[in-house]
Amino acid sequence: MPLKYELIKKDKYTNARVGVIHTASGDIPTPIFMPVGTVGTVKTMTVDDLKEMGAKIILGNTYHLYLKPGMDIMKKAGGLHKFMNWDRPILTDSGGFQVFSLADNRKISEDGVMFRSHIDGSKHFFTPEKSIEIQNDIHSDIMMSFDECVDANASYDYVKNSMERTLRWAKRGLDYHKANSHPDQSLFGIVQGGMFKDLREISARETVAMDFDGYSIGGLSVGETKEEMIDILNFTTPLLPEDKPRYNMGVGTPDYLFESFEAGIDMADCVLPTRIARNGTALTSEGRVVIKNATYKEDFSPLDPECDCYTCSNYSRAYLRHLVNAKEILGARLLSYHNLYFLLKMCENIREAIMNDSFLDYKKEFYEKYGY
Ligand SMILES: O=c1[nH]cnc2cc3nc(NCc4cccs4)[nH]c3cc12
Repeated sequence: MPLKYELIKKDKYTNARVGVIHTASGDIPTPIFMPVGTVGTVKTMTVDDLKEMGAKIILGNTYHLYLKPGMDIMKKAGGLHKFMNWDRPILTDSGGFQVFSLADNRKISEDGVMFRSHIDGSKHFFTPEKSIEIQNDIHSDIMMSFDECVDANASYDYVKNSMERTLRWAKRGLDYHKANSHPDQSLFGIVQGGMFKDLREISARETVAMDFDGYSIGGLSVGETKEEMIDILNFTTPLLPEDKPRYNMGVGTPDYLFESFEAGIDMADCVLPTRIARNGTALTSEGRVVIKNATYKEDFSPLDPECDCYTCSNYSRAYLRHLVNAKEILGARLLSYHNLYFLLKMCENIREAIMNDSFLDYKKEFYEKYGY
């Protein structure tokens, strides 16, 4: 059976809501942050680390997995869950975004996108059907439709034509999914339309009319201002059905997560926590800590005084600074663990706040302490 969304509680003062997404691979409490495991690993984390920190679902990227290790190995492994020994839900992006943001000299047509691998320059052709086929080989629990994510300053005409093609691609992918995917696999439609509300409304209405298992808001967190993101988010989210999950793609920083959940979004993902960890930056209850700063040279206190994660319970800022300065892999690992834990714990606190009709109080308290 495809996923079922169970709405549990709506916040009294905002559009925020608590729910559970029931999937064949397990239940997902929402609102939820989804760690990104691009090529079948959330960088430096074992699956036990992920379970210990409370990760309920992780992402895999169709584009990356298709190129390496490739679908031959993926199929022989019996899919990504078995390959990486992760027995909880996996959501996969459809490859469209990565083709446009990573591949070389890509050529877009009505049928699909021709591109060259950013790894070895080999030539490939993705279509909406091919994208679903690859996500089936991965055994993805929640699949994304093949779409074009246009950048924030694309012209109205380009966005209109692209959005209309993305709708045609969505229908093709849905038809292929109905005929070829396993009944336990779910498929989301992706709403595009750039920064233009009339195009967003058409995209939302036409995508919802195709009756997907859930809906993503695409084309955001691609360089637009925070005000633009919030404006489009608050306009688009209410156009999506209440009884299905809503996913804001590529989000993000704590404030973007708060704004998304306040608008009624249930799911979000971003490479941010592990990416900034590898550069020596931590998210803490008192804001970002750039651990390389000399300030922390003799600071033997925990990274985040309010965090009970493995990193904060066992190591000091001085030690973490030493590891990062010495370019020790353990530094990246301990900061990645903490950053992911921080966002997952924040989501748990948000769920609790919504249950008590105190989402806005928690947001205010978090923002003041974080320094927003
Ligand atoms: O419209 C989209 N369609 C399918 N995948 C996406 C992923 C996305 N990720 C971001 N932002 C986060 C980023 C990650 C790396 C560069 S930007 N925005 C995104 C938009 C889309």
